Amino acid sequence: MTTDLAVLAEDLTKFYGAHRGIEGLHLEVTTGEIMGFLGPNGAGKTTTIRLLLDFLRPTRGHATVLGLDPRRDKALLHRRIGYLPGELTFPGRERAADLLRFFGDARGGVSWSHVTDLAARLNLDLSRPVHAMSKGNKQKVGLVQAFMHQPALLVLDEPTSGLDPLMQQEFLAMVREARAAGQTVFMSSHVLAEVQEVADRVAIVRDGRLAAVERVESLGRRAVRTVEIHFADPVGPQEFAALPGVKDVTVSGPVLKCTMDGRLDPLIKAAARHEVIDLLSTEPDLEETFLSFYYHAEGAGDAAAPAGA
Ligand SMILES: Nc1ncnc2c1ncn2[C@@H]1O[C@H](COP(=O)(O)OP(=O)(O)OP(=O)(O)O)[C@@H](O)[C@H]1O
Repeated sequence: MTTDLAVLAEDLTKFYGAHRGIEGLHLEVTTGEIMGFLGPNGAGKTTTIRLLLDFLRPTRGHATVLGLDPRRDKALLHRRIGYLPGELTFPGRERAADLLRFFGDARGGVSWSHVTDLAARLNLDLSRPVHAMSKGNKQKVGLVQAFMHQPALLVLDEPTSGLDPLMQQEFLAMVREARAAGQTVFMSSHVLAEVQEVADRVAIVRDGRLAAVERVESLGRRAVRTVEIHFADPVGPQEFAALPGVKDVTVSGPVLKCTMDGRLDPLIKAAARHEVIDLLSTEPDLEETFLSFYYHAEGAGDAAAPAGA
């Protein structure tokens, strides 16, 4: 057993009848890292998370979480994990404070001042009954219970769902602090931008299969951006289309649009041969970057190896 892995999935597979939830997943999450788990709706993120926690049993394959077998060591594992489910249900009529005390006791006791600190940061009123709370406030209760016992591993399914932008930033700060304290974070999302800010690596799943695993900073170096250049006079597409990294060139009179993969320098130098009125370059979009990586990578099926690690 390799102890520097918080999560190891080997050929992890779940079929719902004939319907594929996730298939052949090989994934390694290193202790102390923040890994984003990304993919569109229905890609298999929640299925994977539920397999890691033994809320579902695999059709095939195996997972090791914090060095434990999720099935055999379930109770012990659940005390060491902070889990935020994708769909929160709080059936009782308790106040948030009572519910959190209950969860805390179930995990062997928590520091109550830590709970109230977390609630204050998230602007959550613990004296209110949870069942009467808005979706966003219920999500905050879910986050407090996931973080409150400072677990070795946080498994968060769509953690920012329902949070306003200010609270999303507070949440991301909590995630960074967890990493600084040596905790590991595995968080799913279908929005790449929100994990881009904090994650060390991102794994992307599509249609029940792992498509790629990449370090976030190496995605940045492979930045894809869209560029629009307005010239004083009409230009032809041919002198730009062959430049390194330039793709999808369209020219409409004096306006050229293209996508750029990599450094802008060749495009700027070619454009400078003409009179340039304006140049617009959109921020690199991680989703486009990731998809570009995914579609152009050789051996995408072997993408589970932590690139650059
Ligand atoms: N209980 C179930 N019975 C049958 N099929 C299921 C069940 N749960 C999930 N699926 C299917 O498995 C696939 C993966 O679903 P899953 O919920 O894991 O995706 P997800 O990536 O978490 O999506 P979302 O972002 O929408 O939550 C989907 O095609 C889904 O329809």
